[in-house]
Amino acid sequence: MIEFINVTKHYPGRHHVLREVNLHMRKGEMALLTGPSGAGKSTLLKLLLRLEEVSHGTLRVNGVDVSTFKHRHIPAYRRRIGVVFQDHKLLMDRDVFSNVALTLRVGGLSGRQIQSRVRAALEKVGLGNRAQDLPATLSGGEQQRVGIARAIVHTPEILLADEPTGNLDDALSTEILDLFRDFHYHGTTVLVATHDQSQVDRLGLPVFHLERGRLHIPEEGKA
Ligand SMILES: Nc1ncnc2c1ncn2[C@@H]1O[C@H](COP(=O)(O)OP(=O)(O)OP(=O)(O)O)[C@@H](O)[C@H]1O
Repeated sequence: MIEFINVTKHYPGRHHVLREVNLHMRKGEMALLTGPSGAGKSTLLKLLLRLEEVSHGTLRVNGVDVSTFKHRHIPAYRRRIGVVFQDHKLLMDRDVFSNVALTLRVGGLSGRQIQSRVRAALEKVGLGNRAQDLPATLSGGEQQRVGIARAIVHTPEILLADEPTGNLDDALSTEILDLFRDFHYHGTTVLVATHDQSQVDRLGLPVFHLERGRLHIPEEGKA
């Protein structure tokens, strides 16, 4: 369902950031994206979101070439993808409920539908009782869970995460990554960029490793 075929990316005036990347993920699969700082992990995720354009090669999602989407179709395409960042980009002056509801408000759903979807998303991330709280009153791990609830509230087919555990301790990183694995168990395709080698070893999932823009062939995990 996700296919990078000889994908190369260069930013204007720069050398190639991704070089002839070939990556295949089946629907419902979960994989980790690793590599040193500057290897191109965020760029690869941005190509998938159509936040950046492929320079050469083909990127297909569900068999459709992503570069052929007209600009007016990009928002609908992006709604099929949930994204979680390291800095969860929460609106600090809005409560947890409003932060999660934000992406649903553009979708023409009734107030009641929004209410029930947000409640369900908060339950899934273990924050069912924090809907009325402001983000500042939550721990770092709980704030990251709000970011995850916001990413999954519209039940995306694909969930992307860019260093979602970057500033969390080991125990919280384990909780967050296990949460991603739960979504994968329920059929979502999940790709997580991470620096955290101990989590990579623990999870035993397929790994795509980037080094200076080149992708190494995925290996099945050891666990
Ligand atoms: N908009 C941009 N314009 C020019 N160069 C860019 C741009 N975005 C990223 N780069 C460069 O592309 C390279 C890859 O960056 P990218 O953010 O994809 O790496 P990364 O593997 O995600 O790194 P990190 O782990 O530090 O987040 C870096 O050398 C970066 O400076």
